Amino acid sequence: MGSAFDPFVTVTEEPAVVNSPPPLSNLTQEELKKIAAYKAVEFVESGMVIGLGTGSTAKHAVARISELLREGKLKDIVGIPTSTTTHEQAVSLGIPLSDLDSHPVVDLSIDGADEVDPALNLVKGRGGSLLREKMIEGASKKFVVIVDESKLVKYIGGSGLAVPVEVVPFCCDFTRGKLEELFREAGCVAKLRMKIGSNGGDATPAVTDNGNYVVDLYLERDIGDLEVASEKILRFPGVVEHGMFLGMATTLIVAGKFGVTVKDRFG
Ligand SMILES: O=C(CO)[C@H](O)[C@H](O)COP(=O)(O)O
Repeated sequence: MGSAFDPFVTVTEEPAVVNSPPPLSNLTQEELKKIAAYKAVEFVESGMVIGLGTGSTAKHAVARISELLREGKLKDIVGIPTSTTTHEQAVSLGIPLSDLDSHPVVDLSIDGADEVDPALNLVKGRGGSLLREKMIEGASKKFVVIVDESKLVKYIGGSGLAVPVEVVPFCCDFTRGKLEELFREAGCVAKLRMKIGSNGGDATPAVTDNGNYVVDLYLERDIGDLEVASEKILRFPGVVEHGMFLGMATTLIVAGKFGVTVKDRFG
């Protein structure tokens, strides 16, 4: 970790008087992600079915689980990967894997997020894995979200990054236009997510693990009631799922310059 400080110091608020640098202020964003991920893996117990998240934060949790399995500190873990990327990582690390068909109840999922609001609502899917993530994390008894402090927002869409929506490829521009229209009052600009062509080739639509496309909703203002917004998005037949994860996270772990904060939705 490259730091003399205990990364697992848990704080709930900033100290009133700060005469010395905050304990984790010298760490990079990558190191903070790793700290949050390692803290989440403390919730993993032998015999559990674990939802394995996707992204640069979740990959540290997957690596940590495999480390503890190799050391014999965890036993009989079954992982359910939320993307082909995580599937490949877990296979390469020797984590036993399954799926929701065989294990419909997941004990615990650990995953990152693009945004977290004060009520623990999330935006996910900048990595394009939102559908499988929502299926697996929605089937989990406990869903631990791991982020560095840059992901905390006052309202969903507040980071200036997009709220992703997975759509079927058929007439995707029609669906894109409908989604933009839906949130016009919030200054929405909806863009089909493109992937840069290899070897200087033309950009093509980014394709999800499920063979779908992604429309990114860029919002200028708060869209208000998120449950209402969710229902409206899902009403379009061309929409498969959106990246707002409402009321799903049970625990939030944030690593920031002042330490690690663990917030329980029900605690
Ligand atoms: O939802 C996701 C992928 O679909 C990721 O969890 C989210 O994008 C956060 O990723 P990172 O930890 O790399 O910032």
